[in-house]
Amino acid sequence: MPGITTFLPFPEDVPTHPLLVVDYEQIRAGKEEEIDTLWEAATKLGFWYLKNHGADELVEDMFEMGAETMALPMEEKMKYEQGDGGLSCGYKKAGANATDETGALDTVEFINIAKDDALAWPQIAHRTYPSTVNARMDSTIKPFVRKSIEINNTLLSVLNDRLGLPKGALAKRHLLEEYSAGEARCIKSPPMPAGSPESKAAIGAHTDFGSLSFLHNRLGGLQVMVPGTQTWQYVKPLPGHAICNLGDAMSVFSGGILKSNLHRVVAPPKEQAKLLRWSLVFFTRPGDSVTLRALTDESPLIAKAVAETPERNFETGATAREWFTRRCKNQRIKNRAGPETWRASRGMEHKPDVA
Ligand SMILES: O=C(O)CCC(=O)C(=O)O
Ligand SMILES: [Fe+2]
Repeated sequence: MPGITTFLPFPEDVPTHPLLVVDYEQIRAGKEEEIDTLWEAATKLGFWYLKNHGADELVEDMFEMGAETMALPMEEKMKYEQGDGGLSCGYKKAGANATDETGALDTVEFINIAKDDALAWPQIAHRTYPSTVNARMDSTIKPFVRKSIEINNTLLSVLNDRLGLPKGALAKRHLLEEYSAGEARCIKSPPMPAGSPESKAAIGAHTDFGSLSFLHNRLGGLQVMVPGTQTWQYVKPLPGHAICNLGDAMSVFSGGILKSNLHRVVAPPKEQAKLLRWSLVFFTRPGDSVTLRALTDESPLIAKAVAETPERNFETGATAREWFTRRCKNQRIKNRAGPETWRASRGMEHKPDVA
């Protein structure tokens, strides 16, 4: 498949931000040392590589589904556009979102498939999808969604225990049966035109809106803002390694102990910028009715963290669905009134207004 099989290695002379490597098999086996590594990654950067996750074949199938979908005529894709009301499932055309306060446009198109639609198939939970998605619901999407949920839930349950939460405290906020904004996303980024500034964002700086993201990259382009600085650095894709990152919900639940780090997508470095870039994510997000607040009454560790950072507000007053809808809606360019719309789309970033 063009773009996915075409490959140029990540250039050696471009600086990258190192991520810790977590071995999923070791986590599943309850190895304390591995759990220490996960904890360090989750509390310092909020990003880590995950190896031995066993999802590689499903990921390849999902990339094929994405390519088949993006190859449909634009008119067909637009029948399934996500719209401006704050729903994210469906198709998003390039340029539908702002990437910063000035209203610069994003350059990526993607297809989002709600976990609830994948699991309910052939019933419809939220919406319908293009024929290329329907054709792969049973063979590709459902198995990928199930596997991603299993992996993310395993990681969340380990974090649950390290946070000193009672067993199941995070699990009950991520019930399989409760509708949520959880979704699978396949993203296509066109090559950036020669001469574009290096910092031109394909996807603007953001923190993820939910709990835990399971991301698959082939080319560079993803950058993290190094905590405590205002420097962007590339994350280098490693074969066989997923990239995991925590979202706002986990930062809030944990009273800031866990990090939801700012990241963005720009052109892949050097020669890679000439290639089509594909990426794939599964987003675990809390159940729609879950209130986003620090779980201080369930963990002394979280209570202490909140007491020690009075300048931060972990009482969002929002449910997970409200938080998500606000963020989605205010990044849609059609809803833009001015810089305040961008600001209204912000989450738990360490530098909320960063462009
Ligand atoms: O494409 C990537 O590498 C990252 C995508 C991303 O951050 C997102 O969709 O939230
Ligand atoms: Fe993201």
